[in-house]
Amino acid sequence: MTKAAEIELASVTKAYGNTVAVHAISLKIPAGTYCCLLGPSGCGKTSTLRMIAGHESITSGDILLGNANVTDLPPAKRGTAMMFQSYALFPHLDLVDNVAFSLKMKGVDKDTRRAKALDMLKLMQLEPYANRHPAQLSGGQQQRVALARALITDPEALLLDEPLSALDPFLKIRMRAELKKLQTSLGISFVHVTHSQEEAMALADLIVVMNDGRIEQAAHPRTVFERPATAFVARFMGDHNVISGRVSQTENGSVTLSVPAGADFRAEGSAAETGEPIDIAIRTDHIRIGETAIEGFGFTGTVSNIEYRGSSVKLTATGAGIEEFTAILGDKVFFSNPVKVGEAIQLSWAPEDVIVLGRAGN
Ligand SMILES: Nc1ncnc2c1ncn2[C@@H]1O[C@H](COP(=O)(O)OP(=O)(O)OP(=O)(O)O)[C@@H](O)[C@H]1O
Repeated sequence: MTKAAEIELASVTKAYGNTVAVHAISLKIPAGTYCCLLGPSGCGKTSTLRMIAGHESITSGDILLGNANVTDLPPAKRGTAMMFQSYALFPHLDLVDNVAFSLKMKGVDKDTRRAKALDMLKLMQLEPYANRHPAQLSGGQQQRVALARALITDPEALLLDEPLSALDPFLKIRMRAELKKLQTSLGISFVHVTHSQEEAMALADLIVVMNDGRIEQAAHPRTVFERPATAFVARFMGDHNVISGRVSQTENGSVTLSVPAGADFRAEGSAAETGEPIDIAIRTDHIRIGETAIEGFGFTGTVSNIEYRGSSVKLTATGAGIEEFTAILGDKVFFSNPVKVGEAIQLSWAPEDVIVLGRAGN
């Protein structure tokens, strides 16, 4: 029976010389969670994962697994296992010996470790290939060997660094489903580094969006998508229009946001004060066209681009001081009254669809 444990990062910092890759991040990953560390290249995801694994020293702060402080323990003593992006399989060993390798290092006798390796290969549906070498397998099969090899130590958490990046798009989606199934059946936490928001949304119970060595938001995928905390998160997750301006007026919990050399928009539920910078987001699929807007909840724009996407149409417009504003319209809605590039149109949204974004670090 595999055990599961909570992972806690307490004010963890990583500096490489003068480069601070991770700035005092704190995070709790409950036992049995599928957690995705998500963000653009260089944001500190891999450094964070490698510190949890023990492959990278921690400059300051603590990492706890269950009740144990593992900050200074070597990788093999932490109760975690890591699956590398390149799989790091041994080309000269067959699958059984590849999978049994870490048990050999621990001094487990040959019969026991081979029996356990065969069990793991069975779990990964690789038993028929047990005597093959890695080069005789497909990409998806190699990935399953790497998983079997990581899981043979019965870890409390599995750490995966871009595990799907070497696979073609078709296999990527299939293996994604297999990873989720495996995590659910094992009941341990998976911490999975990815730069794909689609992958994170499909897999995670907890998405940790990182930017420039800091956590911008850590929440369930639906919360991250429906209530992005910051302009960075809204832009990175995509499918949101972000409007930046300054508060020109406040009134009973509602603010007016003025876009430089542009229009005034309104938002409810902001504590921002007059003169402060403010960002709001509106989902691209919540935009209506051709309807008169409630004052402050729309603008007149010029259509700058139209893309047909099958079930929907992506319309881009500019105007009111906004460089690019996107509306995703159902194909039926668009084609019942199609518009053309260069036409002036009304874009509008409902007051409840305005999300007030916070500033990073707040
Ligand atoms: N060994 C190292 N020495 C010096 N700087 C490093 C080292 N490893 C990473 N960095 C720097 O630390 C920052 C974070 O890197 P990290 O690999 O953690 O980011 P990442 O989000 O995983 O990026 P990617 O998606 O490109 O792998 C980057 O600015 C990177 O250049």
